[in-house]
Amino acid sequence: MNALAATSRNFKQAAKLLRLDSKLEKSLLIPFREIKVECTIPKDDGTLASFVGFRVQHDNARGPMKGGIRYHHEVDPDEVNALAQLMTWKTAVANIPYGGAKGGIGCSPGQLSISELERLTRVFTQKIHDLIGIHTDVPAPDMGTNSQTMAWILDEYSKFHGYSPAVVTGKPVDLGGSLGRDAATGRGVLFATEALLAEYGKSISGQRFVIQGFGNVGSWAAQLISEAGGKVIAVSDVTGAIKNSNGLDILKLLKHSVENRGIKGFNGGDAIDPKSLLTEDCDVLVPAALGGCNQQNAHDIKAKFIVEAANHPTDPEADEILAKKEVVILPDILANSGGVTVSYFEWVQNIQGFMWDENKVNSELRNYMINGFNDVKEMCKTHHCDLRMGAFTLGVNRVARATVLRGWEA
Ligand SMILES: NC(=O)C1=CN([C@@H]2O[C@H](COP(=O)(O)OP(=O)(O)OC[C@H]3O[C@@H](n4cnc5c(N)ncnc54)[C@H](O)[C@@H]3O)[C@@H](O)[C@H]2O)C=CC1
Ligand SMILES: O=C(O)CCC(=O)C(=O)O
Repeated sequence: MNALAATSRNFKQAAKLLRLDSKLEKSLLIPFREIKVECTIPKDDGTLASFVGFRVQHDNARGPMKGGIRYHHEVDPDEVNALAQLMTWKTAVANIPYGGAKGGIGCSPGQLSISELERLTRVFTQKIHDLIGIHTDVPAPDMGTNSQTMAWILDEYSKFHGYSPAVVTGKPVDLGGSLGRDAATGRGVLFATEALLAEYGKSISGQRFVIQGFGNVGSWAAQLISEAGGKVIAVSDVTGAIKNSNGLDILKLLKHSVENRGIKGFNGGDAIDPKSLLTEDCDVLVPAALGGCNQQNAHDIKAKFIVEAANHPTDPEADEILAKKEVVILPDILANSGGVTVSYFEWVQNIQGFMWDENKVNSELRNYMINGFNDVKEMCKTHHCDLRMGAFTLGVNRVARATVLRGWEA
């Protein structure tokens, strides 16, 4: 099942539990606007290269649409649609005043030079600048993009609309970015995992973690989990996978990864087959890359908890198998909502023209993550469902209420 079919299936299950009016259900599912643009740039060698860019604006009932921009060779319209829809439910679960959107360009960022990436980002921005904005749609980083990408979008957008730092979040701090945004998704994963484990009388300390993906989200999650006393025993990225049953030295791994553009060759553990990473014996599995948990490997997953730092890492077929095995899954729209939550703080700071210190950012983030977790738990009690359906019913219900309050008519 592709990402859009899976996300829509979860939405429909939530709509059923909420006994949503069928016309409202249909209207909530259909995206507000789908944008597809051709981005042609001169490459460094003088030849031309063409890429397709997407921005799907899913829903704006609760506020400006919000979501990252992904640069990856597998970006396709269905995937961007699914991710945009997930953003709508995620911002509602986090209870921040936004709707949902997502963008992407089908490209391999590792094979483009910095100046090619800059040209591509500027052309993409030129094509969509009229359709994004501080109070309409606010992009941010996702896989394959970072604060530099946001700086180029800010600069290009500002040529058309005047200096507008709040048009993107996840910017460099020197351009109005928020302290703590870089670490925010990983830190949110830490707070959500603490809350989840506490329900089972456990804490981070002493638990064995396996983390798939060592980019922004995976590396910050690894660092913070390890600082909190968790033992990160295996990590993978696109270059390979590494294991040390006594716990990897995450700071050394991070240094190696920066210097070598990947974790391959790290001498503080044994290289393992990346395909076996998800089925390693551990307490908590943290997918923080692309998809991963599927029908083929779900039977062999040994973790007791899965914390979805990535978006949509678990296929619905795997969900069912894992539920039968009593594996507890903390769903993406709750687990990784720390990133967009601090993006919200950044937007607020830009609009107020007042910068928060990092302690304030992190302590507010903790409040939002704990509130989100507790609100999801309440929905689980009300609807006798698992955490994924608890999160979906919470998000969908908030968006449905806002839609009706604004005067929705069939
Ligand atoms: N950056 C953010 O603030 C947020 C990101 N996410 C999600 O978290 C996930 C990771 O995003 P970022 O860390 O920002 O991306 P990133 O581009 O910084 O890092 C991605 C990491 O995944 C690794 N990777 C790629 N393919 C892999 C594979 N097949 N097996 C193992 N590792 C692989 C890469 O080598 C890299 O280490 C994505 O699903 C993204 O949508 C969710 C919420 C916010
Ligand atoms: O920070 C943001 O606005 C969005 C981050 C994102 O793309 C996500 O949560 O999946």
